[in-house]
Amino acid sequence: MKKPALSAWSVWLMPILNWSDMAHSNPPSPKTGASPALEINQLSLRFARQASPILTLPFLAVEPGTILGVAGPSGSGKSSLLYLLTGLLRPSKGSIHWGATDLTALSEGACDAWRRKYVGFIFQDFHLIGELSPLENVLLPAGFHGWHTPASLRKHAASLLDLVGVPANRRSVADLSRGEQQRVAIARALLFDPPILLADEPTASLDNAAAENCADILFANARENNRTLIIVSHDHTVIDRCPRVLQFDKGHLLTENEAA
Ligand SMILES: Nc1ncnc2c1ncn2[C@@H]1O[C@H](COP(=O)(O)OP(=O)(O)OP(=O)(O)O)[C@@H](O)[C@H]1O
Repeated sequence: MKKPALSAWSVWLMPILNWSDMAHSNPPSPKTGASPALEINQLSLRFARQASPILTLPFLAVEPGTILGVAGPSGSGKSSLLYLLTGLLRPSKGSIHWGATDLTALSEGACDAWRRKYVGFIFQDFHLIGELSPLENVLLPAGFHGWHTPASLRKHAASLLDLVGVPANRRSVADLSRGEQQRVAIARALLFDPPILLADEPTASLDNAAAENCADILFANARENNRTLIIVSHDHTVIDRCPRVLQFDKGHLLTENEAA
């Protein structure tokens, strides 16, 4: 596998894809822990030079293994909520507990380590590396060990690409359609079977059939393995399948619906 030069993308991707352990000699182990419960209290996010918070959430409790939909108009704070839940953004006020861990109390390094253990993230903009192949992109969470990944992990990555319907052997993801790129991002988030999977508009670039297939994969993975899935979506075919849905507007929780 060719090794790309460190460039602008790597600075951003390294903490997100958990490359902070790249100095270690062994590949990171699969994220085999149980899904922790989530509890949020008095959460508020306000960016510098803004008069009021862009997101407030007084309280939220989510049991392990929950499939939670997050809906709302553009700009209502959905992506910001996902970033807060992973420690990629720090709140201005409030606490975010995953199990016994208060994410807001962790140092950057401890937060990276926590994320490495628990989280898979499907980004709205995918954050793939254009010059690498689909397989190489799926293997990115293995960090620079990706250049020397065990055959079993490469096989697993190829099977995930097969599951989402993208050929593993295409030369670079830059040559893929947006829908294919989105599916590579989905496969990458599943590589280490994360106890917590956060998905930001995971079907936005997919046609109906591909969207249904990918939603099936995400929902089945959560149900069969008792994984927590928090899924932001404008797609009603996705949101309508979520047993519990938070509806945001202008940074506030407007309604919460739970299937009987
Ligand atoms: N770094 C930032 N600095 C200042 N404002 C920001 C920043 N990031 C997001 N915002 C603002 O916060 C608000 C919520 O943004 P966010 O991306 O969370 O919304 P969203 O509901 O996910 O929108 P979309 O559905 O369009 O993705 C928006 O008004 C956005 O402009």
